[in-house]
Amino acid sequence: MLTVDRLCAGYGGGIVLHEVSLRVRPGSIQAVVGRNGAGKSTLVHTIAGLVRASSGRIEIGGVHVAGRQPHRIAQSGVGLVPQGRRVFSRLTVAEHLHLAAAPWRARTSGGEGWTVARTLELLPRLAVRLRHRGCELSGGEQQMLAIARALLGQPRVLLLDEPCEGLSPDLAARVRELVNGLAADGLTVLLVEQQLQHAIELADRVAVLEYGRVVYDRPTAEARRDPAPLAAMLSVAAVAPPPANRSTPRLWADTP
Ligand SMILES: Nc1ncnc2c1ncn2[C@@H]1O[C@H](COP(=O)(O)OP(=O)(O)OP(=O)(O)O)[C@@H](O)[C@H]1O
Repeated sequence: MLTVDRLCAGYGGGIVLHEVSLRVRPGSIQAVVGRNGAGKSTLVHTIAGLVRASSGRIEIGGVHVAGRQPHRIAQSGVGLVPQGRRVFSRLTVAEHLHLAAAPWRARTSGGEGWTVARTLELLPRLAVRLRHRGCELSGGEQQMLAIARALLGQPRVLLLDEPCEGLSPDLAARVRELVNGLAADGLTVLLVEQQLQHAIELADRVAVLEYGRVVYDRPTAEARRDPAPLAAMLSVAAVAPPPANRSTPRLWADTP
C-alpha cells in the first residue's frame, strides 16, 4: 500500500505540491494525469525521495518514509521508472542490469523476487541486446531496460513517469500491457500518464493534478461511465474506452 497524506513539496522554498493525498492499494494502478507543469513528476520524485517533502506523510506498507534518503526509500520497496528513461548511454544492457541487481538489493519481499534471469524472461528483447550500450538501444528497448532496472530493486511500489512518452502506439500498448501484468502480480503502481484515454483504460483510479492540487480522484469505472468532467478538466475530448482486463504479463519477445 502506498499512502500519500497531505503532502507538500517544492523547490527552493517554492511550493509545487499542495496537500496531495492518494492511497494506492497493492495490485492496483493509480493514474495521475494533469497539464504540463501540474506537478506530476514532482509528486513521483518526492515519493522517491529525490525532492524533499516540506510536510505531510508518505507511507509504504504503513511505514513513514518521507525525509529518508532516496536509496533508503528504494530499500523500503519503491522503484522508479523516470521520465525519459535515464539509461546510461555508455553502459551496456548487461552492466545496467548488473548494477541494478547489486547485493544490497538482493532482498526479496516475501516472494521469489526479481533476478536478472527473471527480468530477461519477462523482457526477452533485452536478452539479445545484453552487449549493446544504452545509446544503441531504441526508445522501446530503453524503456524496457528502465523497467527491468526498477524491478531489480525488488519494488513493492512502482512509480512510472510517462513510460509511453515518445513510443510508437504499438510499443506504448505493450508497455501498458506490461504494467497491467505487473499490477496483476501484486505490485502497487503509480502511473503518470499524458493520455487520459490510456489512463482510464489501464488504471483502477485516476487522479487529476492541477497546480499541484488533487482536484479529482475517482475509480476509473466512474470516469468511464461519465468521462465529461474529467475531460473538461484536462480540455480534451471525452473518451470512453473499454475496461482493461487485468492479466499476467505476456512475454515481450518480438522486435520493438
Ligand atoms: N528542479 C526544479 N527546480 C525548480 N522548479 C522545478 C524543478 N522541476 C520542476 N519544477 C517546477 O515545478 C512545477 C511542476 O513541474 P513538474 O515537472 O512536476 O510538472 P509535470 O506535471 O510533471 O509536467 P510535465 O507534464 O511537463 O512533465 C513546474 O512549475 C516546474 O517548472
